[in-house]
Amino acid sequence: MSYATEPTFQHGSAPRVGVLLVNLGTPDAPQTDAVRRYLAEFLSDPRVVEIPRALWLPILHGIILRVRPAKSAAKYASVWTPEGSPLAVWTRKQATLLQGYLGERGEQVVVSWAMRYGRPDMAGALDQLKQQGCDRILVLPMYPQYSGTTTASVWDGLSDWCATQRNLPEIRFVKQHHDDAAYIDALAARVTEFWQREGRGDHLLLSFHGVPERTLHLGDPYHCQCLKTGRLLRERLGLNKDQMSLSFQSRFGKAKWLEPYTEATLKALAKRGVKHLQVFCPGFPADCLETLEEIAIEGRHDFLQAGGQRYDHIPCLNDHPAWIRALVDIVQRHVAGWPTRREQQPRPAELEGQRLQALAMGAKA
Ligand SMILES: C=CC1=C(C)c2cc3[nH]c(cc4nc(cc5[nH]c(cc1n2)c(C)c5CCC(=O)O)C(CCC(=O)O)=C4C)c(C)c3C=C
Ligand SMILES: [Fe+2]
Ligand SMILES: [Fe+2]
Repeated sequence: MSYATEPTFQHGSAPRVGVLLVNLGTPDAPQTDAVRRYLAEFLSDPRVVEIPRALWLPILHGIILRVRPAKSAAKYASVWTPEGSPLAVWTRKQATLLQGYLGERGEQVVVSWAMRYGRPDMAGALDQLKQQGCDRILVLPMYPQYSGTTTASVWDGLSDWCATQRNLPEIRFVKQHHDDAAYIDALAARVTEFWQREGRGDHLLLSFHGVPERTLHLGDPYHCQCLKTGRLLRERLGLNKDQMSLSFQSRFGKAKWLEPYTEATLKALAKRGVKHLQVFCPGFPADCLETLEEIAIEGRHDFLQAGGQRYDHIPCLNDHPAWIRALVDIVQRHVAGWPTRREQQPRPAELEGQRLQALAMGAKA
């Protein structure tokens, strides 16, 4: 094992603080080969599919990676933008805005972004932060609700990179922010602004990404955190329990996942007489395949087919100012005590030496 060669140690250089936003990952292009490469990396992660490798890898390579990439590529093609995959476009924009908002608050940090699977990869982004002089790094997974399948995998990516480093930075990691007041405020702002513009539907459905149900019984707090986010948002919007429901989408494989499933819920709501349904995805801070295709396209089809009359997909938080402010709050809380304020920047050692000497001589430094 050899460790990375470090930049020559600079005496007196002011250390900086880096913030790394990490999202799930997305293919480089809406094409079968690119989607196959992405899915191969994603679905080989034992955090994501907890089946013994000897059983799972033949299924993954022999069946799933032969069939799924072409189908998924067609779905990606339906939501792809001129700048790329929506998930990457929004995550990059969030990082740029966060850098700007933090700067306005006098916080001197370097904000970057990466993907757990695919590109830009975590190791490259962490290397770049180090090259920019960051010896303190805050890693912020873009998952408000903690899950072993997602958040813990970001930790694994971080720890893989650490294992290659000689001179480790100081590291902090945001585990979750499902009940953060500013996050709930941002969700409520997104929904109320939508209502002001488009009118209010008969019912609001909150759809979260699902996970296998057994993870709940094995102690994963994800389900409870989704329910808590849902309750806090409902209370913040002043809705009663009959006016809002919560469901889980994107089931993968044959095992039982968290219920109720979104698809079944959409159909049941239409059958129950809901005419105008609005669907919102609080667990996805950025619009992506799962919200723009599965919810906005497939979900609409399912609801209207089952007898519903009007269906709205409320966009995710994306670049909403209240969300970027929430990110600022989360970052400020987690970098507390690190030198991020302009006036707090440690002086280079030589300058500090001269200042102390001048003080000792009775002069004003
Ligand atoms: C919001 C949190 C997410 C959890 C929890 C999660 C768990 C999870 N996902 C899969 C399988 C797939 N997910 C896919 C896409 C996808 N998943 C999330 C987020 C969570 N996943 C996002 C943001 C996206 C969109 C990516 C994009 O490029 O826009 C896909 C790929 C698409 C497809 O082929 O359908 C798969 C597969 C599992 C198995 C899992 C938990 C065990
Ligand atoms: Fe997923
Ligand atoms: Fe999906």
